[in-house]
Amino acid sequence: MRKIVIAGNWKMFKTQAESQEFLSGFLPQLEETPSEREVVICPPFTDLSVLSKSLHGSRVQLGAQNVHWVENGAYTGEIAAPMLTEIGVRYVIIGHSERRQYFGETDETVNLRLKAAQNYGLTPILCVGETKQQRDAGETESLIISQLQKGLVDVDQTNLVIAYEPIWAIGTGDTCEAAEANRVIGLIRSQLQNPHVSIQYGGSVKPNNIDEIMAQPEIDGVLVGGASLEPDGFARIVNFR
Ligand SMILES: O=C(CO)COP(=O)(O)O
Repeated sequence: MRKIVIAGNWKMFKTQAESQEFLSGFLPQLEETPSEREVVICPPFTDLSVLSKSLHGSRVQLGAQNVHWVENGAYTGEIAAPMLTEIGVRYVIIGHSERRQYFGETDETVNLRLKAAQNYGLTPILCVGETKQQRDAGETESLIISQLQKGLVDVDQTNLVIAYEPIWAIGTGDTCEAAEANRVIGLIRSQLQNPHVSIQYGGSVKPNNIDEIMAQPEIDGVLVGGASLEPDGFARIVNFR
């Protein structure tokens, strides 16, 4: 059975006070959400501890936005897996296109981070996706296959979520057509050994397109940026029909 995983990636938004304000609007609206849907919030590191306390006893899981591959050491600005698991973090986004584009993340470091996350019992959300230029050049399939082949070396596919995030659809309002996202996600699935891996779509997911996206047979959830910052909008996404 493939699990439905709806995750909000808050990126570099929300102070602790703002994160608490979000929860007071969001949590009451979760009562309508079918219990089999996994709901995850991935805030900035500074919000994790306070959210961990506020979410105690709720069905919402916590995710981080990055993790380093060693347990501790002289790596200024990085975060280690045991620091995350100690405060109740369960998921971690790895290889987001913003990490790849601005912070030198490569398929090789993605692979190291994936294995480290799994070693500590975290569930990684591996992000893959093509730029507009790569899509226009007909390179979408080969790029994604390459990202998967390099990223997934020796990675356990029984504790893994993948997110297909076409870069041209992130933060642009230019959502990938649902049928096309479904096609690419089918291609991703064909590359995996484990058919039960949940595969999300990400890129301008909004309350007004979530139902169509989640109606696609290959799509098992969404990774939401901007629309996860607003309690009513994210509640509508989580409560898709
Ligand atoms: O990058 C994303 C989620 O990781 C998508 O961001 P938007 O939903 O803002 O397009």
